[in-house]
Amino acid sequence: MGDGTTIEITGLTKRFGAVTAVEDLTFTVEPGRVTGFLGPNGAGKTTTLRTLLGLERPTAGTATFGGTVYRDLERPFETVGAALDAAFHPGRSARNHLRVTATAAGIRSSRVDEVLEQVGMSEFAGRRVGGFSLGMRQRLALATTLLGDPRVLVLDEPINGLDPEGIRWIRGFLQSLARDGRTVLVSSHLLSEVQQSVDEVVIISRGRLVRTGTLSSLELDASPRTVVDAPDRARLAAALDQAGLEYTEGRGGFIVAEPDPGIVGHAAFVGDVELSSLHRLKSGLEESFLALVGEGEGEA
Ligand SMILES: Nc1ncnc2c1ncn2[C@@H]1O[C@H](COP(=O)(O)OP(=O)(O)OP(=O)(O)O)[C@@H](O)[C@H]1O
Repeated sequence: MGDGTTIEITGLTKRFGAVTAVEDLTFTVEPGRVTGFLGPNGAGKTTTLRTLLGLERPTAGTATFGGTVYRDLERPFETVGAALDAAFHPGRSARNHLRVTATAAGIRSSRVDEVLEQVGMSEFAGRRVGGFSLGMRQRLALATTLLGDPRVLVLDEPINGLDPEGIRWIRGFLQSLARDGRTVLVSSHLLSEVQQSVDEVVIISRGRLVRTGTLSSLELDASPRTVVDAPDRARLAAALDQAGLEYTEGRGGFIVAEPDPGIVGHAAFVGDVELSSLHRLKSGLEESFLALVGEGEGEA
């Protein structure tokens, strides 16, 4: 592939009336790897992706492909393939759906059979979409995004509802797209769902950035730790600093690199800080994720 295209989100804020869906979000998504865009329901993932794709206007900040906003891209279909909420006409065959989309986008029709082959759907090409399983629809949505042979793929919850075989397949497929030098951004509300598929993570919660980094850096975090919170977080931070404890701030409190809550509680006692919670964080990637986004926030 040619040179890669980076997704650049800079100071992005989006408000809908009184609701702030996304607030001062800054991150980049690099080519050559699969990046998971993670956060609980209502965290602002879809709003971010819709803004990136020019479907919403930012209140502040920018969302671009290598510095160019979607509507200014010279060849949008060759630059980015996106599957947000893919809707298919139930009476159309898979091949017909792709033909109609290709024609509307000015893409040569020979791509239709190529992408059907790519997603392993050739034998179902003539079948009506109305009879497709969720997994087949997901594959067709993916095929649609690939029509323009884009350098960037933006996929909203592509793994949701897939069976284990489908998950195995998409995992390998996303990795092969990234190995070709593409930029692959995959949203999900579950870390466990994408954990085998992604190299990097961008985690948001309530519209704000919580964490970016490699999946392995998150795995390092997954050792036993203590979560502590206080009505006065500034005082608590000072007490933790005083005790020489390392921590990161999550929605549910401070995640302290100390497996013994007794030691953390003692540090708070010495600093004369009233605590609102103190518990040991079980080891594990999903626990680590939930602590970062604020456990119990899962349902919007
Ligand atoms: N058009 C809109 N008008 C008003 N509020 C909106 C609109 N779109 C999104 N929101 C609000 O913005 C917040 C973020 O929603 P968004 O759909 O971006 O989150 P999400 O992370 O994609 O969640 P989900 O996984 O449930 O889709 C929510 O509080 C939502 O209700």
